Amino acid sequence: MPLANRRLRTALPLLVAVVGIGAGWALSAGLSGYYVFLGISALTAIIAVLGLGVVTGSAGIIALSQLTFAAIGAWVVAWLNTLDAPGGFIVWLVAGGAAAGVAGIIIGLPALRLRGVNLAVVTLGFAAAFDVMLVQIQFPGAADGIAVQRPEAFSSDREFFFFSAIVTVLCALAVFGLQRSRMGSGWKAVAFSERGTAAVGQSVSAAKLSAFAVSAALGGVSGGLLAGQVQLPFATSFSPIQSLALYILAVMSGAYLIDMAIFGGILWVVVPELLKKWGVPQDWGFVVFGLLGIQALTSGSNLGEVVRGAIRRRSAARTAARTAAQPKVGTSVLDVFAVPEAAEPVPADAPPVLEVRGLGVRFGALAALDDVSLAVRPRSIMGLIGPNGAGKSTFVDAVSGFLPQHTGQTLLDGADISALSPTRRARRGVRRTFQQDRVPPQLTVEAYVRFVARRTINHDELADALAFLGCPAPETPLSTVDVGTRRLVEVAAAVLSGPRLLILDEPAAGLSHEEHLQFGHRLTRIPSRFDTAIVLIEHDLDLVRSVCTELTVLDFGRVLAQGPTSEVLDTPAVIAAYMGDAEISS
Ligand SMILES: Nc1ncnc2c1ncn2[C@@H]1O[C@H](COP(=O)(O)OP(=O)(O)OP(=O)(O)O)[C@@H](O)[C@H]1O
Repeated sequence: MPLANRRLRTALPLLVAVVGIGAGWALSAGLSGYYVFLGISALTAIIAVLGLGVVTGSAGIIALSQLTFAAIGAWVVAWLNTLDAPGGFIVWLVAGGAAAGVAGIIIGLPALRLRGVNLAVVTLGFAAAFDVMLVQIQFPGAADGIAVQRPEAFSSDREFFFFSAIVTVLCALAVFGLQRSRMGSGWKAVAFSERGTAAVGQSVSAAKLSAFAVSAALGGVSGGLLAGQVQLPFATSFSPIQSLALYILAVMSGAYLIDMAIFGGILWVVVPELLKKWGVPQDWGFVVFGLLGIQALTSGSNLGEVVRGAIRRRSAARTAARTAAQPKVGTSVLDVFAVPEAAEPVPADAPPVLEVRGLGVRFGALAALDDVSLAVRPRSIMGLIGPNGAGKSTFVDAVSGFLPQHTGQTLLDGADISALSPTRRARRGVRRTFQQDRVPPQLTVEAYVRFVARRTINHDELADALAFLGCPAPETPLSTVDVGTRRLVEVAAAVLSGPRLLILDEPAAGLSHEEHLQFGHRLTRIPSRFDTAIVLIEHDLDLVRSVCTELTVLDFGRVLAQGPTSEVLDTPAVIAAYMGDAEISS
């Protein structure tokens, strides 16, 4: 992407924010009194939905207590108001957001162990319990009719609308920035695969708790604003059933997309208003949201994705038509790749990068691995092959830390890493890819690679490495590429993390024959170029023969043969294990 385009992409959110604040000012001056009030309600709803977009939309966690966090924010604002605490409304609002954020972390703790329906029950239970308590204790100052003091410069409804618009824009900017940060990539990664997230060195707990904290803090800010709007907040505004409806609205609209969160917040106000206008009781609004939610949950998509998908398809069709009209240039990326090869050869007596001693894994009575030992030399490619069920994936899981109950030792550069978690091993330089797709489709290629790499990579280095491995351009959304290509991106990202050891579990699965060959050719150049050792699990023996310097063959969890590739592949026992006795006798 040209530099000017990248600058524009950076400046665009700020430009939109300025336009948003301008629109807020214009609406505050132009709307009539009742619509100003509705407008403030919509803005507070937008902030709450933005929060749900983080925890539910991005991190994929069911959280049904958003308005409880709003109630906490409103309670803190009302309480500080009764104390006439220094700093005034703006400081109280920040305090309300912070208190809700802390509550979010506490409620998020069960999320580290619970998933799905169980977590939904916990969050809904929390909302119900807090609601009962709120009805009992009421908001501070409510009994004495102490109204929440708005900021001096924004005391009228119109001015408070403008203030709310500024707060909403700031919240949206913060969410936009966080979604594109490492933290945001962690949310999306954890939503797609917790194992995949841990394998790239990201703490799953930190990702989940940060999503809860940010979401709840936004809920708190939303509630604090609502306290300023109504000035005498009541428990009925924060009931569990409303939290449930808001959740459904967020899921249905696709609230992790900022524009859809805004749309959702507006809908939250518009639907009941329309029902009122048509003489239908406003509670029917929950039924409308429920039906929209059922539609979204059963289709597995949301409004935002549907609209974006349609736009992407149209633009892809236009690009395809343009490309077809242009003459083809026949240069291979292998010819243009500019990063120099690593120069120094590895001495023959260099200590191994990975040493596995007597590795054993049992699943009940089954010995999936039994006394497996091997050593991988620096900048070498060791193949790990064996028939289905031989124990290859179990080996990868054990070495990368996903099977802590194994026996034996794993040493990386001579240091024992047997007791380390997958996250810690990944940070030490053991990176792996998976047989199953673990690449979160919500990210772009660039965001995924940066998230996995855990280091600063300049744009040219990124683009070069992607081109080298035959990956799509950095700005390509991962949701638009096929599984085979996603595997290549997974490999590229792991390579760019600069690992000491890279374990590739059938990385070429899903590629065409042509791509398979090209991938093998590229793979042979990775160890010296990126100074890494590779363990390759692969069923295609042609690929193994062409890229692996050494080979370990597993059969029924034991090492059947080990040594230089061509020698091992010619061993009768290996041929028997792979192709059956018929092959040997013929
Ligand atoms: N979680 C588990 N619980 C029980 N048995 C398991 C588990 N995971 C693997 N196994 C068993 O352990 C053995 C080794 O499985 P593993 O997946 O490591 O083999 P593999 O060589 O990777 O096979 P494939 O080439 O099909 O991927 C198999 O018999 C498998 O059924």
